[in-house]
Amino acid sequence: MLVVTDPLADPWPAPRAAHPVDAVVTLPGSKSITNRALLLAAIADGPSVVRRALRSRDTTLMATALTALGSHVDTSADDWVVTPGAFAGDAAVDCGLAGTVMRFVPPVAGLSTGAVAFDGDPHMRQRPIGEILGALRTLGVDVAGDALPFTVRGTGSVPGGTVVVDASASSQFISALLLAGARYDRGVDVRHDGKPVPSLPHIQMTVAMLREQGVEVDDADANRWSVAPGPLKPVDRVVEPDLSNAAPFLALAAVSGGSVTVRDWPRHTTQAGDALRDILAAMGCEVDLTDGPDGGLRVRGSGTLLGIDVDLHDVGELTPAVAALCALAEAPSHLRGIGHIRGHETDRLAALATELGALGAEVTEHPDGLTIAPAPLHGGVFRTYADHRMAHAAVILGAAVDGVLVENVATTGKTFPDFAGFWSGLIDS
Ligand SMILES: O=C(O)C1=C[C@@H](OP(=O)(O)O)[C@@H](O)[C@H](O)C1
Ligand SMILES: C=C(OP(=O)(O)O)C(=O)O
Repeated sequence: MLVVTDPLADPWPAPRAAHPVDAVVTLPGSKSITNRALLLAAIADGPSVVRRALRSRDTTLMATALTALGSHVDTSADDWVVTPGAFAGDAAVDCGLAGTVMRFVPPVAGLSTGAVAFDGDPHMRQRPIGEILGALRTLGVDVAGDALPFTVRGTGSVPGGTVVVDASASSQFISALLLAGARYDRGVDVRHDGKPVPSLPHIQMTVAMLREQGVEVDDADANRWSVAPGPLKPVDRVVEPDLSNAAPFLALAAVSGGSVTVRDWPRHTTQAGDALRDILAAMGCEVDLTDGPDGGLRVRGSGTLLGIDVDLHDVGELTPAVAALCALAEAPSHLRGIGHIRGHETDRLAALATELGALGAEVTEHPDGLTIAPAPLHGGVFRTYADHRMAHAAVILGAAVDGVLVENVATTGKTFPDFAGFWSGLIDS
């Protein structure tokens, strides 16, 4: 069946997969890797190149922020070239709804000689940031404000040293301080004190990327990371495909009973999205890493989806897509350990409970998770709350259920250019 959808329509009629989808896809680069690479490039010892950079709202905001600070970032080709420049003069940084911009840029803004004013989208003012601003003060940076909008007034150098933060709300608090640490006079020694830190693979990504640039990082003890002051080699790296953004595409194989391969799936990675392999296998899909020109991660749906009981604390950003699959499963599911995702682009637990529920799903919201039981689903408008991953949940449901309308599907532009066009092309092919 040919499905005609207008990617600019709002609400957008999500295309229904009337037949098993059989496709091999090449996905855009990782947001987390692109924004770390750009940030490191801006404070590196010489010009850098970030190959196959993700071109999306979050990464453009990062490039613009670093340019405002004083770097030169050439984004005209697929490979982005970053030439470090002196961080001097007053600047304004728009964080949009990008956690990586709001958390990673202030610690390097402390190295500027100007006043750097931060603000963002209306919801960004609600997302947690106070711990980082407090930590920066401890490390010797003058910061006005405790949440967006705030201003960092640098003096050209940061003393650095030891700091204790409660990073239970976001792993980005730790990553942010580590990424800048080699440029602080005494480096940085960060200790976490609080409930367990979520999204640990993202901190491992930070540590691995720092080490690749020759930075000395000690992460031998739990809840403690220290970065020595010293040189930072220019970056030259190819950005891996975004494995978290692979979730809706792999889910499409699962819900349509087809086969989807995501090309260039890395054999070794620190990306949280790699956990999709285990999650989809637990839900009854066949999951293989394949070789050859069309090789990658191949997921084949069996026609039925099993319920799961899974702790997503390390990989919270996968929750919306996984929850959508659970709503289509034949037995109840329990998604645990994800209280922190209430501080993501929206309160994702509340948003999922409301929007899945509006389509007929039986969802119970817990302080730190969701229980989703089988129930007949129907069409309707699925609100996205400016959250790209809520839109991913919506299109997964729309592939399996008639009449799902996605409000503001364009919000997917946060991490994926022309997501709706790409998605329809896949289902129509
Ligand atoms: O460092 C990063 O690139 C990210 C860390 C995680 O944040 P939290 O630790 O706030 O969950 C993740 O959810 C986010 O999408 C990206
Ligand atoms: C939590 C997310 O994003 P951010 O980098 O804005 O925190 C996400 O992409 O799921």
